[in-house]
Amino acid sequence: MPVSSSTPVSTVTVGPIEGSQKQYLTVPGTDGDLHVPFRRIALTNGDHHDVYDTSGPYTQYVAEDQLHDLAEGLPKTRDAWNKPAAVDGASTQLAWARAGIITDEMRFVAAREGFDPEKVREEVAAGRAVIPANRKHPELEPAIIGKAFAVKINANIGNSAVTSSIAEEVEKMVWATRWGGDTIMDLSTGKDIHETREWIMRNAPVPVGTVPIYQALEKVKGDPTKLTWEIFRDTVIEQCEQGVDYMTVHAGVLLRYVPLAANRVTGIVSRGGSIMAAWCLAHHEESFLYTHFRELCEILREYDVTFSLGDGLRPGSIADANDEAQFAELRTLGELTKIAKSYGVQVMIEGPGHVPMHKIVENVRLEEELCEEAPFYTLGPLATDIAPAYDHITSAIGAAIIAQAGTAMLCYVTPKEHLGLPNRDDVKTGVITYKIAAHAADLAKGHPGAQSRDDELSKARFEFRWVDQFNLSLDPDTAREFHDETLPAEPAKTAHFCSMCGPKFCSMRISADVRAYAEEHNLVTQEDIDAKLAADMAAKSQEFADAGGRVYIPLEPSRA
Ligand SMILES: C[C@H]1O[C@@H](n2cnc3c(N)ncnc32)[C@H](O)[C@@H]1O
Ligand SMILES: Cc1ncc(COP(=O)(O)O)c(N)n1
Ligand code: MET
Ligand code: SF4
Ligand SMILES: [Zn+2]
Repeated sequence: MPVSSSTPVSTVTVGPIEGSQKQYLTVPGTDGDLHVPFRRIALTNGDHHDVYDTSGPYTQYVAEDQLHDLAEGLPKTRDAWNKPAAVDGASTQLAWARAGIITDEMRFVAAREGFDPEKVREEVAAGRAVIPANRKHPELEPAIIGKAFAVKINANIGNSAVTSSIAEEVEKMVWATRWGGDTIMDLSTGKDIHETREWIMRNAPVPVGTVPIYQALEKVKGDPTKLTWEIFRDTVIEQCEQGVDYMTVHAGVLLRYVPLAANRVTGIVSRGGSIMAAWCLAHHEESFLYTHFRELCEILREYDVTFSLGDGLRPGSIADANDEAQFAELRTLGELTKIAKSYGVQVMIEGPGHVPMHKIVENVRLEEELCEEAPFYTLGPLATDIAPAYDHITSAIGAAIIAQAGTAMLCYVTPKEHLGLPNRDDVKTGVITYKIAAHAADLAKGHPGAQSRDDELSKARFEFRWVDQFNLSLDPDTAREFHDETLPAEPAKTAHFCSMCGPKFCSMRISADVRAYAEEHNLVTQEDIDAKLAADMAAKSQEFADAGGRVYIPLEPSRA
């Protein structure tokens, strides 16, 4: 184990999510069985509801002493899976898919999402979906990223020169995946970058992404002009060897695009983009990421690391959205996509940033047109700039819109965006916020099975099964806590109201009473009501006839 003998990581959060149990579906693989995780939410009416589960074995451990040795890492399950022979020199999911081979990774994600493995193979072969799975990340439970599948979310973690430790970052990874992070990126730029990543990798059940230029910059003591292709290349190989599943490479920031950002309100906000712009200008040379791109393809192909072609010129403000700098870079990413795929390397494309709502969909249409529908992976986008401290919300608005339009993975933004390094609480807020955006998009796209959870929760809500409402939610702990803030007593868990309206004004209770009355009086259907109306009319006319059939009834003389 290449991590240090001292153990900087004491513990991480374990145990099932409230009201649910981790389970595994057994499906046949090429050689042996595959165990596909899911989470079973038990309902108080005896039913249950199963949901996708990203949390790895951590939620399976019911007690803290069941936690594996973090220094050893998670079981290396995927080492036992079948690995097909290389096709045209490439041992990648893309190469195998194109050759008609359904890998164990494809079977696994198909079972995980309720799709046919052949459909998975087709999407991967077309480059419309990727399965980031470095052969050196055997702890991985593979996931598929593509617009035909459930929208995925990424949580960024990692230290900075200002704050955080290895222990905190490992816990952030576990915490992010507990709440539904489909992938994590280790964006560390502070101390012990290699060792931090090693601890994260060995304990990560989800695909891990990085931006290798950050560590390369650290190696040259933070001076971008001192970067070289060789330093970058060696850093990429070092990270491939550690098992990183996808890498952001800002190879579309070309020398001639740098001036395009000169008059922007916020210049270049991408770290990788600004680093490469600084290098290109200082050397007055084309970016080494661009000129050496084919060598990079050969390295990534060797490990089946997926490219995440970076948006180094993404807009960092509403004013800069959809400008020439941004779209010039996107055209270059389209060109690089074709090259990477010709090497059999899987590709996704990173997207903005800060974009007002009316300019969002154009981003997806252009990306699809220019990049052969490679999965789009966007940072938000933030739909307005005016709410620092609430940028998980400004960005989730954009994220929901861009996901509905076809974005495959949403990179979360936390409440700390533009203000500081997110802590564990911010990570959870970011993840839950992005699960909302992703799920809202799945619903709008008619993703099979997406709506059943809404329906189950709504039924529980209408039937005042409070515990089921909590447990079916994205964050059962907070839902319960909020309810119990005003009505903590046990009987309130079946009460037909909450403290919002109180017992007399609870509309759902009144509505249920209306329904019960209707049933009791046979007034459920329109026909029942028409029949009742007709009967009432008949009774009235009978009454009229009985009274002598007179239209004018003389008033009593005394009251005249
Ligand atoms: C590209 C995005 O990456 C995020 N970002 C950059 N570094 C970190 C980190 N160490 N932890 C969490 N998020 C980070 C910022 O939110 C930025 O917007
Ligand atoms: C969707 C997305 N885009 C970009 C980055 C990298 O950050 P940067 O470009 O600032 O180096 C990221 N982590 N996620
Ligand atoms: N907030 C910036 C953006 O919108 C990123 C800051 S950290 C590089 O992309
Ligand atoms: S988030 Fe902070 S450190 Fe990063 S670009 Fe913005 S101001 Fe600079
Ligand atoms: Zn920003």
